[in-house]
Amino acid sequence: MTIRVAIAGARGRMGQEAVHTIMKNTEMELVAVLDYKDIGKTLEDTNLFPPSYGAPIFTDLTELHKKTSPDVLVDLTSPESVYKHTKEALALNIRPVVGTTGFTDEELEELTAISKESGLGCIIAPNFAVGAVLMMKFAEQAAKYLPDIEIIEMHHDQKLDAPSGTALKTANLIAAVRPAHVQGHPKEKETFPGARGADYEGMRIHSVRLPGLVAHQQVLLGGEGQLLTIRHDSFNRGSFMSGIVLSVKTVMNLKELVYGLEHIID
Ligand SMILES: NC(=O)C1=CN([C@@H]2O[C@H](COP(=O)(O)OP(=O)(O)OC[C@H]3O[C@@H](n4cnc5c(N)ncnc54)[C@H](OP(=O)(O)O)[C@@H]3O)[C@@H](O)[C@H]2O)C=CC1
Ligand SMILES: O=C(O)C1=N[C@H](C(=O)O)C[C@H](O)C1
Repeated sequence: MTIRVAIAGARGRMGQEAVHTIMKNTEMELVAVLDYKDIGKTLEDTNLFPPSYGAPIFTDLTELHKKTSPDVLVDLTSPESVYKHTKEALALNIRPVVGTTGFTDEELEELTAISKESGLGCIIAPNFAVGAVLMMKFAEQAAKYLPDIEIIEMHHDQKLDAPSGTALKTANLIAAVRPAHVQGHPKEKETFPGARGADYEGMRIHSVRLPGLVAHQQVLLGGEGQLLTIRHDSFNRGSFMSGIVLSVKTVMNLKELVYGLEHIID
């Protein structure tokens, strides 16, 4: 069976790469694109894609669903719109595969409940790159032995959210195995606000934004006389595409929300 895929955010850095990936995949069909502004009737009108890319563009998900009946909605948009898209998709019986970051814990909890109630699969993956998933899992394992941790995430300077979804997911995995505790000197004081980064149960998260970067993270674990550094680099957005393909295929057989690619890779 061919999986009918719609993409939200097709004009973006990730969206464009995802459009090419789905178009090339013989087990999938790109049936529609969701945008929030009028950019033409089909992808071809955007001048971003070859003339053979004829997927129609909609600005309303209900209309998109009525006309093109997608099985899956891949969301690669912005922290501002992703929660609404995901909720609407679930209500329309479309399985969301979400790469967009910036969900609050409450939003994740609500979407988990909706997905479970409706028995409709949903995948929210803060990072689709397999190497990044391994970096997070290795950090989680190491945290049991070296519980003093700082996360440094580094991204291109057009990124809207900080800390990154990957850094938050890493901290979340580590926090499940590491008792919360204050790190550094108990009397430490910031003479410049923000100098010590964000505080996640005592772990510090630092966000670097610079032109030239794509997506990079290192987890520093310090112990007496030693430092373990676990690092991952995405040098291009091709690194995320196999995770998107795997998620689109897997979500078809899920009955609830899965948060993180680590739950679906073998
Ligand atoms: N999970 C993962 O592995 C990865 C996740 N990401 C995440 O994916 C998201 C997108 O990243 P990136 O491609 O770099 O960002 P871009 O800004 O390049 O792309 C986002 C696109 O979505 C469009 N858009 C914004 N709002 C809507 C909406 N309501 N409906 C439809 N389209 C919309 C934007 O249009 P306009 O610019 O006109 O506003 C833009 O074209 C981010 O949250 C990022 O963190 C990124 C890389 C990997
Ligand atoms: O905005 C990005 O580029 C990325 N966003 C995701 C995140 O916030 O972790 C995944 C990856 O780091 C690239």
